[in-house]
Amino acid sequence: MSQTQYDTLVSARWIITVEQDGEVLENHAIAIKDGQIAAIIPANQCAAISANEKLELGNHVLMPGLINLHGHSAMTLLRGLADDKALMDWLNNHIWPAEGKHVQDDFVFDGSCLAMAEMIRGGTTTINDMYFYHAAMGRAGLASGMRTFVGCSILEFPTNYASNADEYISKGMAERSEFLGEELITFTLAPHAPYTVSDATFRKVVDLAEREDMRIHCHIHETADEVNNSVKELQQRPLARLQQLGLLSPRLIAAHMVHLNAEEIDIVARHGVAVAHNPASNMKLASGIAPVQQLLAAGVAVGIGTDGAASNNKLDMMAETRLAALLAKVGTLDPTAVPAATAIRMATLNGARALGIADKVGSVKVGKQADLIAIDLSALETAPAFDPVSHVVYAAGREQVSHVWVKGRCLLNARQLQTMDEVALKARGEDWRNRILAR
Ligand SMILES: CSC[C@H]1O[C@@H](n2cnc3c(O)ncnc32)[C@H](O)[C@@H]1O
Ligand SMILES: [Zn+2]
Repeated sequence: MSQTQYDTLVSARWIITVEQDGEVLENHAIAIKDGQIAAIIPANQCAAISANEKLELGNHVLMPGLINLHGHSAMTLLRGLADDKALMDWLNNHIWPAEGKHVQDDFVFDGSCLAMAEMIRGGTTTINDMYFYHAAMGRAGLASGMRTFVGCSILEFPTNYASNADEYISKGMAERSEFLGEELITFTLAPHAPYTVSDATFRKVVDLAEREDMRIHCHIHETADEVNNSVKELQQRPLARLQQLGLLSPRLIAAHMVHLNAEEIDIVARHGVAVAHNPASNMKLASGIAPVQQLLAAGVAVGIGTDGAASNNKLDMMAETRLAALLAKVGTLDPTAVPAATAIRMATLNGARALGIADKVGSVKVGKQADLIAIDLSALETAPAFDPVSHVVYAAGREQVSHVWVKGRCLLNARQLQTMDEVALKARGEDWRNRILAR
């Protein structure tokens, strides 16, 4: 019988599978063929295996790629423009005026490329985004090789991109049609928030999502003001309104969900809504602490996101995963809340569940696509290594991510970007800085 010829065989001291919480395989290799995890093999059997490329990584962890469940990639170009503000001051008085001056197709392409390079260097393989000029975002996704969920933004008010909700929808859907054959690019519908989208538009979004089988991505219950204003103006909390409008379903990825009572947590769980937790953005905008432990206990798929670089100001999923574990402990005064293995599951498999791709990615399992990362734990900062699960969450940093693969394609090799030109990206960022300062 002829022996299988694998494309890549990568061995490491540890594999965190995420198949079961905390499961670690020691001294194993992952064999990749045609973009898939074809086999998981004990390292002592690797000599007999045929592969086009054999990579022996030593003191590294191999694990599923990180899934950034909520972002606005192009906002890298607005990083640091307005810090230390509350959400509505930040949006109304700083970010929306800046977006009105600068956001066009080329802004979105350049900002998204910069974001994707940063995310790849930090071990992120999938981004669930929402912004404007979606074809530019899709092109950035293709250029980077990342698995990209492009959210078609929908608001009632005009921006450079569109003048009313119907136009946002029709332009977004037209841009989506350019990418229908691209396996790594998926469009979602992204009504911005309950305070910027009307009932009629939410109803259209629900119908369209069902007809086209699309995910819905929306900021919900981000601040106490959002909830209180809705009660004042509509005599209803936003989540109750969205429930009435038919928005609550497994299609929905609700970003933030900071201010929830016990009844709302139950409703979210019963409707199968997924939640994107954004610890750094919630802390920086002083939005609050999301009830992550309670949501997880209710069975909700809680993933982790960075939000945009203008409110974070990093796109660092390893830092975000650490913050998710730490903030849960502060929020509940319970040191056992969100242990390291749970935080890793949130950043990987839960994100995949939220996006409806857990059959394809999110854990190291034969038959899944090879969206994988390697983290080098041989640094002084991670010595000694008793438990790789603990180190990945609490001790290692994104600078220790050495390799990244999406569907078996290497996007980062020994910290070198393979699909993007780091020098050119920095130069484009600097061009934008000069343009923004000049306007
Ligand atoms: C329509 S999606 C893009 C839109 O959202 C704005 N935005 C970025 N971060 C947040 C946030 O945390 N809450 C609400 N809105 C946010 C962004 O600036 C774009 O205008
Ligand atoms: Zn956001």
